[in-house]
Amino acid sequence: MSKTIGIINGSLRKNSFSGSIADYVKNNAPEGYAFKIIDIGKLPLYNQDYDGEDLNEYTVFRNEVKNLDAVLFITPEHNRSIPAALKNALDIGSRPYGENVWSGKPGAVISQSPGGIGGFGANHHLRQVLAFLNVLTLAQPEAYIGSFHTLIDENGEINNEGTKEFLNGFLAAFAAWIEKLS
Ligand SMILES: Cc1cc2nc3c(=O)[nH]c(=O)nc-3n(C[C@H](O)[C@H](O)[C@H](O)COP(=O)(O)O)c2cc1C
Repeated sequence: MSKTIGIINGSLRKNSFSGSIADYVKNNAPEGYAFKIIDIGKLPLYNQDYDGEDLNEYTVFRNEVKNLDAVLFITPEHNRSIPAALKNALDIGSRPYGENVWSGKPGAVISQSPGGIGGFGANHHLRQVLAFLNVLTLAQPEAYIGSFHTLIDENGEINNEGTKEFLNGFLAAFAAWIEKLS
């Protein structure tokens, strides 16, 4: 049976660069894996007051994450950190206290930017949060994809062969990491 890896896109932007990577990943899944986009765009802002209540949007999201075999985060950098929507989703999944749905999941991080350092700041802020949430994050290869706007065609599809090769290798390493932890 194939394993399901959730993709969490840190960007809410239509036609986002992170979404271009997500599309490539979905269409080039290693054998035995299926990728599924987990939407974080409509989640209400996390509020601890709702921990004791069954707020539908939170419950649906938490259950979606619970059912995943692994999680791949693809994100832009916002002011040298992760976008607020992504932090919101991480916080929602982490609570109520003692019911962290991220815990023990194999994970991996890809950051991208039109800038030269490929969202390094976001990538490492995210890794810090994931360590606390007990996500077992792939260490190597790291994925900081810089100058992203030069790697896609007019439809937003990745058309740079080196980037495709890198992503294929990254996905193979992630699949091997998931198998190791299974
Ligand atoms: C609020 C905001 C802050 C940003 N801060 C950074 C930054 O610190 N470093 C960076 O490289 N790019 C920064 N950018 C540019 C985005 O990271 C860049 O446009 C990204 O590739 C867009 O990805 P997306 O299409 O998936 O949203 C920022 C963009 C926004 C909207």
